Amino acid sequence: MTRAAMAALSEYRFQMKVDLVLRNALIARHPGLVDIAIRDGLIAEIGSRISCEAVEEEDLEGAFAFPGFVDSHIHLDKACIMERCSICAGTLEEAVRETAKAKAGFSEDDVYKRASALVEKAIMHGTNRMRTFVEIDPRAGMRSFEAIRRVREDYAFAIDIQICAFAQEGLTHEPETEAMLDEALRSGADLIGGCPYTDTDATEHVRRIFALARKHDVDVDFHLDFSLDPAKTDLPGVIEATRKNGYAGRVTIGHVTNLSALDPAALSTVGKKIAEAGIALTVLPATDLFLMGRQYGSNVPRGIAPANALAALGVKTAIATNNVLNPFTPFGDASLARMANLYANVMQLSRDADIELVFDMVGAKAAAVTGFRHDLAVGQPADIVTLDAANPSEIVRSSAPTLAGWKRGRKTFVRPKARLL
Ligand SMILES: Nc1ccnc(=O)[nH]1
Repeated sequence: MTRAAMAALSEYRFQMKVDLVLRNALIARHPGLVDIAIRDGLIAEIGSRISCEAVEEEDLEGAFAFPGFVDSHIHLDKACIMERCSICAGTLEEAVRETAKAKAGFSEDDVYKRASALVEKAIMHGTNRMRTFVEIDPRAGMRSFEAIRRVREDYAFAIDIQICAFAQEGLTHEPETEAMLDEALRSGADLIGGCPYTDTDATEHVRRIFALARKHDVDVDFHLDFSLDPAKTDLPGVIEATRKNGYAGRVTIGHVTNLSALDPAALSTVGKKIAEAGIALTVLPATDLFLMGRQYGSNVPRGIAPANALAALGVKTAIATNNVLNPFTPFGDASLARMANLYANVMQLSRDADIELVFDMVGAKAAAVTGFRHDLAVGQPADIVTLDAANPSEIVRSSAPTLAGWKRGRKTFVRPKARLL
């Protein structure tokens, strides 16, 4: 054997064996193109021109790769019911009322079909982790919950789903709901969700939600303060309950649209209190824009809590989908690139640093809010989504389309790039 042949053979022998190598990706905080090697569902190596023996190899041709979008707040159970509801006023009260009527007619199969169709859309838009709320009360029974549990199982190959057992229509005036939530938490719900403003006794609602959370040792996610009136607030009670129950880091609040009505000094005071309490915030731009400010004939306020300003005050923040095609939001497709774009545009952002923060609020920061892992690093699960863009700011600015996704090293979808013919 020649010396050259021996050298080639020894190099071959020492080559790392992997299942898949993705070549020529752009990733955050890394100049130039990199390869990502994957073995047994985990990232084995990240580097330029990795030399390895791969069962499969794919050229990403300079696409941006990251661990995927995280939808920290979505309602799969009541999505896509436009034809069953009428929207006249476009207010929160109407949305709750119309959805309650429709919900009484939901069957498990109906919820499963609508939710799984939306989950498939979310997956193809690059979302591989989500927290879904599921309404559990005398109207929905346990049917929506049973359906969403099946969805979680059937799509586990592509997406990790947390189920939040949610008391949308209050608790204290409908005593059956409490026992039903308890049952859901015993049979697979991951956390509990409250909505103090729909309860006749908001303080007692918050107390009971925390009692159930502690009983099952689960996190809490409240729908909170859905108005433009800062004086109308359940936030101080939630902050106090978080402290008393030792729940710092385990509570999220969603919407809190009245934060959009505070002047910068007041926002700074409230924001610091939220941060100090260890409470995270999810902002839901599509719903908040649709439902807020109906009382205004002109100069209609946007009604979106300023997530960037709150993040600067130390609040853990996320931006999420909320509702899709129902009386809360008669729009939507579960695309978080599009939602990030909507938020950034409405909030009048322009600088790269601000836009990159928005990208993190549908990715790394949304993962931090919901407690999911989210790390493109050696030894971590190979959860990877690629998009047709060079960097996070371009993704948000252009609402860039996804190209492909892998979950634990398994390819879960492709969305081939459009081509002009
Ligand atoms: N109370 C709620 C506000 C917004 N969206 C919902 O689904 N629920």
